[in-house]
Amino acid sequence: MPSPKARNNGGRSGSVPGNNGRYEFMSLNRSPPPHLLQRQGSDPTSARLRASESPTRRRGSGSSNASSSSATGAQQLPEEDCMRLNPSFVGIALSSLLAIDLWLSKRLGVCACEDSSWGSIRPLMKLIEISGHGIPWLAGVLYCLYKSDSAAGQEVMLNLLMALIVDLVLVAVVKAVVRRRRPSHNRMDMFATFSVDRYSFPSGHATRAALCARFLLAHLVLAAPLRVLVLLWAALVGLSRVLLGRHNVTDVAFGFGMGYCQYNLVEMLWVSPVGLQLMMGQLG
Ligand SMILES: CC(C)=CCC/C(C)=C/COP(=O)(O)O
Repeated sequence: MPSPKARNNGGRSGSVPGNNGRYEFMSLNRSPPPHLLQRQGSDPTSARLRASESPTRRRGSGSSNASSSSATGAQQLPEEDCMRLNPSFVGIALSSLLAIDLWLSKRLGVCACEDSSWGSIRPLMKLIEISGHGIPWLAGVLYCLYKSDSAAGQEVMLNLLMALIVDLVLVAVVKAVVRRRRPSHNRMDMFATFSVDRYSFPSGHATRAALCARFLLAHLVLAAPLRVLVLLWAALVGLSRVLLGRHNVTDVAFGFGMGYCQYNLVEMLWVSPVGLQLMMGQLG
């Protein structure tokens, strides 16, 4: 018996049961003979035939199919009956990334509860979580703004307050749009959360950590060790989100990127001392 490739002029080949039950070699690029066509069922052969009839292949070989179907009188399966066995490369890549994300996040959720493998460090991670929470930052900035007796200090604190508010609003909008559930292993015992905080993407702590770290490094004169400490704190906040099981790795990664970019927005919307006096005058 000639090899499948020789019989089919180099086209893709496969073996299908003929009407006498014997397997026949045929090209999957041509429409199968009528007795082989059947409605969608569990038969893998018919599924594979439909694979060769996939829309992209049909579009590419439409003329040959049309001529072959008219020649053999074979019925063209309607598109909705064809299984899409050729998802796009991007779809496959995104699905793979999501699977890796969920698997890695599950593996890294080592202190999601007290009896997890690293449950003993959960209190420390909760402390880091609080250090990145919106409420302590808002309260701290308002206190510094109130206690500041220099125009420069007030200018910096007012713009940091505006940055925190912009961050909260943008994160809330993205969370509300994406509505990604938090990891299944998360135990939601975070304090002072609001409606959208039940969603996972992006991590509000990560956006705030990146935004505040960039802001402090740009507007405070800090010695080198303190600058390293600020970066270490931001990294630990992001890491704690995954270790506590609050977020997937992609939630935190995107949060860091979003917070970093949010600082550019704060620089564009920077309130100068003149603008500050005008604002204070209007408030006064
Ligand atoms: C209520 C205020 C002022 C801030 C909410 C802070 C918070 C709970 C954010 C959620 O962070 P993750 O998205 O990282 O869990």
